[in-house]
Amino acid sequence: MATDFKSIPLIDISPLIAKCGDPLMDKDPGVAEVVRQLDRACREAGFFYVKGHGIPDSLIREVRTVSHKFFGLPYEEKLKIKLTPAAGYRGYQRVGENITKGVPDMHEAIDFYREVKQGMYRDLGRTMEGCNLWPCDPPNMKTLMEEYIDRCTDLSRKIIRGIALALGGSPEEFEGERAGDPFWVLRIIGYPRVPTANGHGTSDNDIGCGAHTDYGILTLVNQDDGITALQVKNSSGEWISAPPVPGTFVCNIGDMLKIWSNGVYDSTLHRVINNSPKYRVCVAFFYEPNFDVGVEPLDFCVKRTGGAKKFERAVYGEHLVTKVTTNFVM
Ligand SMILES: N=C(N)NCCCC[C@H](N)C(=O)O
Ligand SMILES: O=C(O)CCC(=O)C(=O)O
Ligand SMILES: [Fe+2]
Repeated sequence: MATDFKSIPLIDISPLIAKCGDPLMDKDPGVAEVVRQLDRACREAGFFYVKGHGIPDSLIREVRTVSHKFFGLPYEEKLKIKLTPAAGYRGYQRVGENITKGVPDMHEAIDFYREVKQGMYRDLGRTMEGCNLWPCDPPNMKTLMEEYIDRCTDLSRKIIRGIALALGGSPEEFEGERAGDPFWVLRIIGYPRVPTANGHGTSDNDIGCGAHTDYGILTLVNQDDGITALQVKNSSGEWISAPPVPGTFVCNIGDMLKIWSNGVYDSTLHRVINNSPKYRVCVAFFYEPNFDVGVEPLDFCVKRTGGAKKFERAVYGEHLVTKVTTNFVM
């Protein structure tokens, strides 16, 4: 459970990035300090900013620029990569197509998933089978996003090694069978400006994305500069803003890490409201477990939380499929 936090902490993870491949990383004082900060942030908010992550700012910006270009195309053009169940729920969804807790969200988006080949996970993977739908325009989107996915995968793995230490495990805790072959999701999201009803406050259809938790292990959020729209719920029920901080990613914990950690870390509720006069782009990268892994509280986390398992075992792929098929009513 998150605490009564009032802001989201920022962590310089450069010592972790530098020492991540070192077998003695857990003995390094710089790494230890990052781990301490990660632990605190994950307990208190489930959200934190990272700087010193090593992904070039030019790439981070270019990814958003290309996304703006795509969303600026005529609707017919965007529909050429329309999301369908037959394409494994990959592709473009118009504003209002994604549903959160029964309410249509005021965003458009493109979903990309790690490829699932036919029969790869038998019945478990059927719903997600398919190849990503890349637009012809902008022509460099595929190359650029594939590079971005590689960099985000690598960065997420490094942060997760730090989080594994923060939980009191070994750096490899989330490798191998658990997340050594990580599934991933890239979600390019566009939030049209929402006219504020003359002082009537926020109504349901002003919500860019309704309150939800993320599904996997760790999310890396790359958001437009200059617009504050992402909000995170604290334990008093207040919505705390996560304004853009240039050069950083906003990171947050997903449902599978909540289970593994037996609730030591929680997947915190968050939502998006774009009240600004500008169209907002966010590119969210979701680092997820192995598709077919059964996730249950880790023994060392159960011990330190009093010995009782707080969560049932969940198969990640099943959790994802349940979410995806209820997000879209087709
Ligand atoms: N993979 C993630 N987290 N996708 C973000 C979508 C969150 C909203 C979705 N309708 C829901 O209710 O989950
Ligand atoms: O737009 C954002 O800042 C966050 C989006 C988000 O929470 C999500 O897609 O899961
Ligand atoms: Fe989210």
